[in-house]
Amino acid sequence: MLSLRGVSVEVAGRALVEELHLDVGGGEVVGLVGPNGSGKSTALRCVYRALRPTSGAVLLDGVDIAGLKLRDSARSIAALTQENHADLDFTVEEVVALGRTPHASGNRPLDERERELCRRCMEELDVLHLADRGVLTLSGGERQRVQLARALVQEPRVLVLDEPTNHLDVRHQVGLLSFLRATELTVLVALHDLNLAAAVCDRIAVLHDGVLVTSGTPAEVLVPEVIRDVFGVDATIVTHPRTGVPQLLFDIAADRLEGTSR
Ligand SMILES: Nc1ncnc2c1ncn2[C@@H]1O[C@H](COP(=O)(O)OP(=O)(O)OP(=O)(O)O)[C@@H](O)[C@H]1O
Repeated sequence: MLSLRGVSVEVAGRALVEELHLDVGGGEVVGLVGPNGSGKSTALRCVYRALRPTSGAVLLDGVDIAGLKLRDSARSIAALTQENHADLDFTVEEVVALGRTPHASGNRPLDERERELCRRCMEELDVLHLADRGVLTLSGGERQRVQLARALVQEPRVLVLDEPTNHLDVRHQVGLLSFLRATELTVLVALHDLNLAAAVCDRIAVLHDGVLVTSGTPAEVLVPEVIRDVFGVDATIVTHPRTGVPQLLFDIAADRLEGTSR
């Protein structure tokens, strides 16, 4: 179980995240949604320890991760972030193998099981055919998938994903979401696309100006009032005819569309 307990982040006197309480049960997929600048990435950064909360704590199975060595928490918590800069021209295979770093001692080469694990993760993320390519030559979506393969190679219990679909084409979006639905990992994922969030998340937490506005199942949270109050847009909620999850249709300039039909 991953728990954020009253996590606050303050920078230069401004609260970016305020008193955030959020639990992600073992094997659960919890989505963090909210407008630009609402504090999603800041909250996630506290979980993967790129940032120390100003107050509050992040607990993993009841243990405050601030008390763990970075290497030890990295064995349990892997992240796909917005700040995975591949500055060096490693090959895809080398980048994925870096996911084993928290488990490695010294410069020991990967053993047979680890090499097979890397191969499986590359296959799962559809990047095996790119194994020998330099990461700097990849497209945004390919690079995103390589970074996720690297995170999986870490064999974490918790996966933190910041906008994992933002470079992906629709096939790879669906592939990623299917993976998240099937995985037994504990997942905390920030998503902009509310329909993807509804399709993949057991629960959704809505942030606005750094404050948790509401949380619950997609059907509880994705209601017109919340969408209007938080995102400032009107939406019609329909139920997916096969899966039963709520899906949002946005009323884009409905008055103008009505005008054209006359
Ligand atoms: N180091 C920093 N110093 C000052 N302000 C910061 C810093 N990091 C983030 N912010 C501000 O904190 C707010 C929240 O940022 P954050 O990246 O967490 O939002 P977000 O919800 O992930 O946004 P987006 O949807 O645009 O990715 C933003 O207004 C941002 O400009």
